[in-house]
Amino acid sequence: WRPSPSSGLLSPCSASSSSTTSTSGPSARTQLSRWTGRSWACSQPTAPPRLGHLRPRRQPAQLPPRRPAALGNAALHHRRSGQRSPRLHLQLPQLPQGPRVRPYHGHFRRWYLQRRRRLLAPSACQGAAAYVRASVPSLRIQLQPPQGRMRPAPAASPHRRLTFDTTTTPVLGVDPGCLAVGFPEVPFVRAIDDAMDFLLVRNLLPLSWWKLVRQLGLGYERKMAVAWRDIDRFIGDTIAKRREAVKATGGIEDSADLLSSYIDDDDGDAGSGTVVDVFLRDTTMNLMIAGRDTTGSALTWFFYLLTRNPGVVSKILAELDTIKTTTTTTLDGMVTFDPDELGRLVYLHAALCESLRLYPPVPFEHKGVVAAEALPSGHEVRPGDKILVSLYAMGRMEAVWGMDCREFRPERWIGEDGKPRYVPSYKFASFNAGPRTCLGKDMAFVQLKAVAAAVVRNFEVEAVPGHVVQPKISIVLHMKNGFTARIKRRQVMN
Ligand code: HEM
Repeated sequence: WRPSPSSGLLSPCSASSSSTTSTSGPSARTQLSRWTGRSWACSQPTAPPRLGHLRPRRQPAQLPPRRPAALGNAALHHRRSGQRSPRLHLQLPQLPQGPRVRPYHGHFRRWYLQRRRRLLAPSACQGAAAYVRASVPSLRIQLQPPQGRMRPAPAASPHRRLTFDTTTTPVLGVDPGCLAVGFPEVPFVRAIDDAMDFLLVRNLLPLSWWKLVRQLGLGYERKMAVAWRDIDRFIGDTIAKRREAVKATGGIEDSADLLSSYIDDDDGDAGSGTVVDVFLRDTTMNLMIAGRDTTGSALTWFFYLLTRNPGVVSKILAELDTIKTTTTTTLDGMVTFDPDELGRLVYLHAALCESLRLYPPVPFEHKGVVAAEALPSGHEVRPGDKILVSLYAMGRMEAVWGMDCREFRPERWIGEDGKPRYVPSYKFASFNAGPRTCLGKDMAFVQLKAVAAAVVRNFEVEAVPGHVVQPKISIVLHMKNGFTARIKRRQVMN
């Protein structure tokens, strides 16, 4: 399927008609209907899409795609009368709004503090960048084949492991060691993976059904309880250790992990009771879930796109060559870059944005309506309605991105003056827009650039012919069959 040039609606096209640079993958509409079940809203302009037996019982709210600002309407509206749907609260009980922290009266204030404080501080990004830089030699051990031969490797796996380590370290101050030689199974990671899978199962079942199964403690709900117990234990122990450390040193340094900084804030006003610990647990879990898979997914799709667009790789290498003076070469020849210098690279930034546009790690936004209201776009919504905005679809619409919307073309992000082109967040919505914008966007870009630059400069990545790459039905846009690639050390003439 591809968006029709005249209407912006999706129409069928043969897979073989795609050009070498255009992207593959199912249509936005097909993917949306698979993901959303009965209740949905879409960003198509006129007639509701044909969803067959999944057709909703009543007309859903629709957002006209020709005006990306419509997303802004929904996002701002969300501040007044919408929120994450109650069902989503139950599915994602670790989020700060969830029932697990509801008894804590001050949590909204703390949520506000969380937004403003350390996550946005440059020290948080620097901590993440330093960790990524230090991890590059581990990537070599995992990716480099013996005797320089190319070997197939499930590229998504190193990305997810790397981003788990690079998220856990700045958030909890603990290196879980996922990238250690041999890719060991880490129980805490296993528990989070299980919990995320079970959350998706809940999403697919009727509300009453999974609540009953939870009450009876059967099947996956029993496993879910075990997963949460393991997660709680690990984070509880970490909180206790950090609390001791903060007490012993009488304060924290600028470069401290986020958990220590929250403890430092809390001890100043709220003490260290159980409720505060619950808040700390839920807040740090929120950050781990929000940061890990999104960045891992972004990297996997980015390298997949690079394998299909060698011209882009050459341009990234040429740009990396311009910062030779601040690069470091390790004893075994691995080149790493200064994160500050990487932050200045326009083409690398553009290539990452382009990849995030085509493959947004969070493929759809889900809002619940709590009060009847007319959206600024004229659409009336009622309590209980759900608004789903497909970010995946928005990134592939001619009406929004032009005729070449399915092409991977980083140049669209660069102005004629060679500087980054301004693109409003209501158009490029991969990090959401409005009051619930991603808090980790800067940190994500620092991590993405550090990994992308290190891998592109040190390795050649080639897709294994015949391996089918498809998005997987999930809360995060993973690859259904993973991404199997051949990897070898890059020989660069100096
Ligand atoms: C490429 C990487 C990332 C992408 C595409 C991304 C995308 C998003 C999106 C779409 C949302 C809105 C979710 C919703 O409200 O339904 C969000 C929220 C959030 N993200 Fe990210 N994210 C990324 C990385 C990170 C990282 C590294 C962190 C921090 C470690 C982070 C922290 C958060 C937090 C705390 C929220 C909740 C904000 C709020 O509700 O106030 N994200 N992100």
